[in-house]
Amino acid sequence: MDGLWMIALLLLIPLLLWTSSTFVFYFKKCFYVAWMMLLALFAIPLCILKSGGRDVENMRIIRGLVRHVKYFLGLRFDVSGWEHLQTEGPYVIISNHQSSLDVLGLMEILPDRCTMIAKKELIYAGTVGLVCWLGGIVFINRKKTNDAKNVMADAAKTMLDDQIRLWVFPEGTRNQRGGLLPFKKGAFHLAVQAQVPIIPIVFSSYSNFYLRKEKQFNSGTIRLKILPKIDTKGMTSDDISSLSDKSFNLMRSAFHSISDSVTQSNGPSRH
Ligand SMILES: CCCCCCCCCCCCCC(=O)SCCNC(=O)CCNC(=O)[C@H](O)C(C)(C)COP(=O)(O)OP(=O)(O)OC[C@H]1O[C@@H](n2cnc3c(N)ncnc32)[C@H](O)[C@@H]1OP(=O)(O)O
Ligand SMILES: CCCCCCCC/C=C\CCCCCCCC(=O)OC[C@@H](O)COP(=O)(O)O
Repeated sequence: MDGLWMIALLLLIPLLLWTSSTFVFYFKKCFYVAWMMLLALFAIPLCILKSGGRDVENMRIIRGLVRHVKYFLGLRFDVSGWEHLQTEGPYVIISNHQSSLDVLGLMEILPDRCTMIAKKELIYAGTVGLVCWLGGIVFINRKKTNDAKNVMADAAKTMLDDQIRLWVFPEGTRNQRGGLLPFKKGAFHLAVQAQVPIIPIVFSSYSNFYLRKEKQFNSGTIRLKILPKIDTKGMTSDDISSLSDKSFNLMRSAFHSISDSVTQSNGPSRH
């Protein structure tokens, strides 16, 4: 009889753990980091074999390797506005930034020859940091505004010389408090300096499946809305504020409209 109780208990513990949403939260988070680290370990030799070092073309390999990760985490992406990405030549993509999970949506729609602007601390993230470097990510020091501006001015030249597209998170940091944080100006200076269009992309709110404070990480659908490009031809540094305000307003209203529809289709949102 004792043995039977023991077996029942041994079966019950994993079941209890599995059904505990806190356990699922930590499990999915740890899995995500560990799996991305492992994928990056695979990506490193592939990138080096393909291009011999740091090259935006490596993003094709990274994109291909990351695309299945959503299935493990129970996430779906519902993308609209694909036609707006059919723009020739270089452009700047701007999007809102809620979590490191954004990388999954980014890789879902990443155009060819597109890399990112990221904080310099990311380069120290082990194998992931090395892969970011190999993928041509431009690292900026957010604490030294002048250095960051110089790096971004160089990036504007490289974009044109090497026909590269850049993805910038204009909020400058992650934000899960709903809505969008006020935009920093770097992305807009970049687009105006290079005289290339801006393509805004909005991720719907994660708050209906991912709640950091409440330790919940359920399955869910993320809507990605690609908005029409905004031309910057003929603009100068005097136009930066209005360009930033216009982009912010367009993205904020898109965020609210796609987040409301996600909330309705996935059940009530818990804020
Ligand atoms: C297998 C494994 C796969 C792994 C894959 C991994 C994928 C990884 C994905 C990675 C995802 C990683 C995601 C991440 O890491 S997100 C974090 C990093 N990204 C950013 O921070 C980008 C956005 N930041 C900015 O744009 C900021 O503006 C910077 C940092 C540049 C300055 O910050 P600051 O706090 O100072 O902000 P401010 O905007 O109020 O500017 C102040 C003044 O400077 C003027 N100014 C600004 N910029 C320029 C310029 N360029 N030329 C000339 N002037 C410029 C501006 O007009 C203003 O002047 P005024 O107008 O008031 O007179
Ligand atoms: C040996 C070092 C171990 C370091 C562990 C870090 C592991 C990260 C590993 C896997 C996650 C995969 C995706 C990584 C991309 C993360 C991009 C990101 O979201 O960076 C945060 C930055 O946008 C804003 O940062 P802050 O909100 O200002 O802070």
